[in-house]
Amino acid sequence: MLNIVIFGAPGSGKGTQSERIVAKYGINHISTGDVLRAEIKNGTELGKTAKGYIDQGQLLPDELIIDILASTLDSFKDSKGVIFDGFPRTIAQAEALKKMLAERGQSVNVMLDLDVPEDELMKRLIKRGQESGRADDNEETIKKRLTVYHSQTAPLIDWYKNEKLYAHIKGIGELETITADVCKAIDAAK
Ligand SMILES: Nc1ncnc2c1ncn2[C@@H]1O[C@H](COP(=O)(O)OP(=O)(O)O)[C@@H](O)[C@H]1O
Ligand SMILES: [Mg+2]
Repeated sequence: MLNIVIFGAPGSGKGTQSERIVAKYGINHISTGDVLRAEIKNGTELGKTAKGYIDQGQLLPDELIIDILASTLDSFKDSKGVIFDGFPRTIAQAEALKKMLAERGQSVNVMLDLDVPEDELMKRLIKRGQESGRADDNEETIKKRLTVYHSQTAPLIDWYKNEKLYAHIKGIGELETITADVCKAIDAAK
């Protein structure tokens, strides 16, 4: 089993690198953001709840997102492993993930921290907002998301360092170089 946490601020390239990891290692991908956007698109109750938080640039309550994660995990059959993208985003979520995997006789192999300077994040997200029309990629909401990232999510860096699972990845430069660094860190953790 290969369980990877792909971590980083909004706009750090988690989704892009996840696609490449999935292609190379044949593991499943869970993007909590993608799951929530699908719920919104389908107009479900969960989607309605999620929209309220996402439009404000806030995180969903831990219990809610942990439940979603557990059921997605259970839906994978004969899985070779999972890349967790957009989860965990709080210490409570990291603790829940550890417990959830332990109950299945598994653990996280590595946490990849895609490190990107703030001005570059801003540029990428504004561009994504213009191109894809993602509702939370507007300047005001991006600023809120970055604040939430610093206060609630960035503490996970020390949490994973303490677990000896942390790998720093320079998240700017050529896409191919970043992917090569990502794969090197994964292969070292296998
Ligand atoms: N693990 C999570 N905990 C709480 N809220 C989440 C989580 N994952 C996604 N969300 C909600 O969905 C939004 C979009 O998530 P995502 O697409 O992962 O953003 P990005 O890729 O820009 O970091 C977040 O701003 C948040 O409101
Ligand atoms: Mg993403």
